[in-house]
Amino acid sequence: MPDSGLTGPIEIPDPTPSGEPKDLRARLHRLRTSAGGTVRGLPKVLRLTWQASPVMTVLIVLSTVASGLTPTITAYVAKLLLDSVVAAVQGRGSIGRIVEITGFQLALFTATAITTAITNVAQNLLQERMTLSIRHQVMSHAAKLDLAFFEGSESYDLLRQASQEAPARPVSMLTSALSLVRTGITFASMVALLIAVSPLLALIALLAPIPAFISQSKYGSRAFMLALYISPIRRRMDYLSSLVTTDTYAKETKLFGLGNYLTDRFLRLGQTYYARERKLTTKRNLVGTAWSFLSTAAGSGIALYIALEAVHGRLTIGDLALYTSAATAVQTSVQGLFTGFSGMYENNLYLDTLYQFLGTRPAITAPAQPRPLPEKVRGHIQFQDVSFSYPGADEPALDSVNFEIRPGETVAVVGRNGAGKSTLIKLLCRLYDPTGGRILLDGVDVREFDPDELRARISAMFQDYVTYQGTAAENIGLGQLSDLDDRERIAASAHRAGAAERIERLPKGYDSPLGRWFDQGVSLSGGEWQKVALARAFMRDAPILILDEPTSALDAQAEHELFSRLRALASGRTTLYISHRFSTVRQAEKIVLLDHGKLAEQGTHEELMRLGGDYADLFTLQAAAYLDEGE
Ligand SMILES: Nc1ncnc2c1ncn2[C@@H]1O[C@H](COP(=O)(O)OP(=O)(O)OP(=O)(O)O)[C@@H](O)[C@H]1O
Repeated sequence: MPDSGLTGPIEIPDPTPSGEPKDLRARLHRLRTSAGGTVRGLPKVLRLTWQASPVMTVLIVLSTVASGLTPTITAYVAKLLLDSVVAAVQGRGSIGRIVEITGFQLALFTATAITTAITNVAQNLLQERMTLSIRHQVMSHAAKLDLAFFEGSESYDLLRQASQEAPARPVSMLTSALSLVRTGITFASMVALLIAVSPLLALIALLAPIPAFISQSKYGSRAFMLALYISPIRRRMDYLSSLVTTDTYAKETKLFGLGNYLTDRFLRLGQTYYARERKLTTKRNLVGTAWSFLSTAAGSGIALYIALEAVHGRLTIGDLALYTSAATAVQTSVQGLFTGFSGMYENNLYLDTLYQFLGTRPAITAPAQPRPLPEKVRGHIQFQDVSFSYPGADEPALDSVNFEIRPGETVAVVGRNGAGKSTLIKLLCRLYDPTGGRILLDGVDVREFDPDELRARISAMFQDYVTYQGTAAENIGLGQLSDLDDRERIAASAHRAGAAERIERLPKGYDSPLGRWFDQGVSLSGGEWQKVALARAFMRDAPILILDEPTSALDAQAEHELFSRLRALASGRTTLYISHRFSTVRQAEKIVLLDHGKLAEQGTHEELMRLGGDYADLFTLQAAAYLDEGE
């Protein structure tokens, strides 16, 4: 069954892990584990928020602790006020005392309002800083990761979760944790008051929240699991949407009449996703409310008991007011406690994916003591028994490949589609490491060098080169960041690649924006873009030049001109290029033919023609096609 999302069934696997024991012990165990994990997650969150803004973090913590005490103090002051009013009515108290207490009450209300305002400001600002800080961390970590990470779909999901879901989570987690602390303070102080009335009532108040708490944590983890399962669905939805809304796809979408089909699929995927989400959200809230009814009932019981005690004269009117607000506060704080905790639990699960992403170590790193590259690299390259299999692939992409490129030599790599040519280049640039054998540069295994330093000695143009949404000068200058402003060098590179003439004809020359994402840019043809990408590769004065099908989009004349210039460009550099055009391949000093990952033939054009093998066959096939047309 195809799994691309373009065809086939639309379904989301059930997020409940099957076979999970459901008895109370197992549930308590899960609760303990998740509580433990959540609590352990807190220091990490504090570190993240601290990194984002120490001032805001301190402000939030302080204002939270302060606001935790205010309900209890407010309730107590209200009791004092009532008692002093009753005393004054009965002629036992003074007006001065009442004024004193109301004055204190005013101060308390003002302080509460200020604390709330500070909390809100700090929370909003911290959220902004946090989003920026996490996106920055995700970006800079992604910049360090290997190509292999980006080429796997699971890691793609991880990256998506980390960059889109995670930024809001730490502040949310901190807020949940702090509201937990705040409600904890309110709860404890109120429970202390209740214990003074009746320890039994205090116990009821303590036990009541547990069922609601368990149900919340269960649904919290389900929501997270659902989000995990939904991530690939959302990715497919994004892809379908981009097929219809992006300029590069629009042509085919229209020509093949795919618009309605893709839109319909998008909608069906979205509906499946929505139905699941709705089921979970409704169930979570209904069940949650049912359980929290226990807590509500306990609160009302307490209220009734205290009212009856006041009727019997065992409590003052002030006590009644105090205990009524205590009962309400306990009830709300009970709710607050479990929503706070389940919120933390859920956020922590999301944050785990962020930590998992940030904890992914690149496999290709510099050795502890990297060997410095010599000032002048000769460019002597040896592939010794090099084998390579892509992760999860059944067949090796390269199988015991042995060949040598002498310093300054120009080598062409040929072979049928999928023979392993591009893979060879990826290994040479150390975008992947061989699974067997080794690659030597000037006699040293390339793994002994710092990969960044090694790559700085290589100019390369890949088959799927990038078309940057920037000016012509930027598109070329990015090949050597340090010379981004060096117009002379940029123009010289453009000349070498044959791109200069077109760029000079653009309305603003080298300052013309290419591509149409931002400014009013110019659209280049496929071949013109390829020349710009080539110019970018030529920006670097590197001893090794690698070109993967550099002329695939060029017209015959442009190709001929490029190769005449390439001879001059390649002089003094080791050059390796891949091409399917035998007219250009034959000019190389050495030709290497790959077949199903194995090195099948190597030699000069003449040698390989004399050999009469695969190369000679392919060459003759292409030449014959040209000749046929000529006849
Ligand atoms: N990122 C990847 N993950 C898994 N397999 C890959 C990946 N890239 C390439 N392959 C597989 O490795 C083999 C060699 O691919 P490679 O791109 O090196 O071929 P090529 O000779 O450059 O082909 P072409 O002439 O079509 O550009 C192919 O069978 C391909 O399916």
